[in-house]
Amino acid sequence: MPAIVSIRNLQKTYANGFSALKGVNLDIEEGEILALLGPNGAGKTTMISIICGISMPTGGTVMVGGHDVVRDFRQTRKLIGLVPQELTIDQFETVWNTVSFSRGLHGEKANPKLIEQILKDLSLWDKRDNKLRELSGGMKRRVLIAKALAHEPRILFLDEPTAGVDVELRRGMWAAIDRLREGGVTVILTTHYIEEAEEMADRIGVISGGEILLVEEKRALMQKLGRKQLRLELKSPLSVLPPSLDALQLSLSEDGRAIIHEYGNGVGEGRIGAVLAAVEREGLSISDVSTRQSSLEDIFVSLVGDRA
Ligand SMILES: Nc1ncnc2c1ncn2[C@@H]1O[C@H](COP(=O)(O)OP(=O)(O)OP(=O)(O)O)[C@@H](O)[C@H]1O
Repeated sequence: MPAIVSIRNLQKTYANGFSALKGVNLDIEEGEILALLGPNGAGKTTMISIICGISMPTGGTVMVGGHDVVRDFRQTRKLIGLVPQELTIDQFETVWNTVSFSRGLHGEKANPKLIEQILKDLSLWDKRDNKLRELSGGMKRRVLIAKALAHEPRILFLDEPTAGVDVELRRGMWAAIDRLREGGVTVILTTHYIEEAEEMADRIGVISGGEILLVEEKRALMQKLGRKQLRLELKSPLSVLPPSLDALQLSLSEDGRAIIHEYGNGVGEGRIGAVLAAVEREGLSISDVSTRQSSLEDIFVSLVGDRA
């Protein structure tokens, strides 16, 4: 499938000489949800601003729907909806007007049926006649999404869509974003909530220090980098591992109350039976057994941490 957004050797050096993007290459496929993860200052907002034509690159190219974002700004902007991090809305306007005007600003003819559908999808229909200042923070965020969708973009950028939003509402927003994807919209979201990326994204991109460290299918990433851990809780703590267990490359937890077997990624796999047998032979009593798979968070911390 051809990429709907194609980024080549993208660079951004700010006027003060700071290099925020150092040659980014990235293809975003039509219809996918891509989550961009990165620590503060990684360059996520800078990249999105350039794709959306708000900021100029100092090197490289970005093509959106086959058009260059600098040369063909009008065509590319029409294809894009942007939900910014900051709340930039007129507090005294009603929900209905805010969203309808946004469609007009993009030069599209009025379409009340469409606006109705968008407000219903985002659970804002009941609030259509309310002024924005009468809404909660989470509702205002959904108004920003509705605004960004009013001109029927094919690509939606969400910069930290759920920052500061409570857990229940966050789940509601995820459901709304999922419905958009079902409708064929390509979604790119930046987030600090790893759980959000884990829950929603088809692919994950990790960006740090102005560079893309990796872009992978979420499942492949978790399989490739994920490690598993078998933990055997001991009835009586040990101060050191018996030599026979040491030979199996097991480790002892810091408090001496658990024996740990790490496996996965082709290392230490298929040894669980041998581990249990060895523990039995040593006459150690086990009070509990648990397994754990490393999360996206572990993977992210190890990737970004390695660079720090
Ligand atoms: N106008 C500017 N002039 C100089 N440096 C800037 C400017 N805007 C951003 N930067 C710097 O560029 C880097 C990337 O910023 P950016 O806002 O793209 O990061 P981010 O990944 O979106 O971070 P966050 O997660 O905190 O929103 C930061 O070090 C920031 O200080």
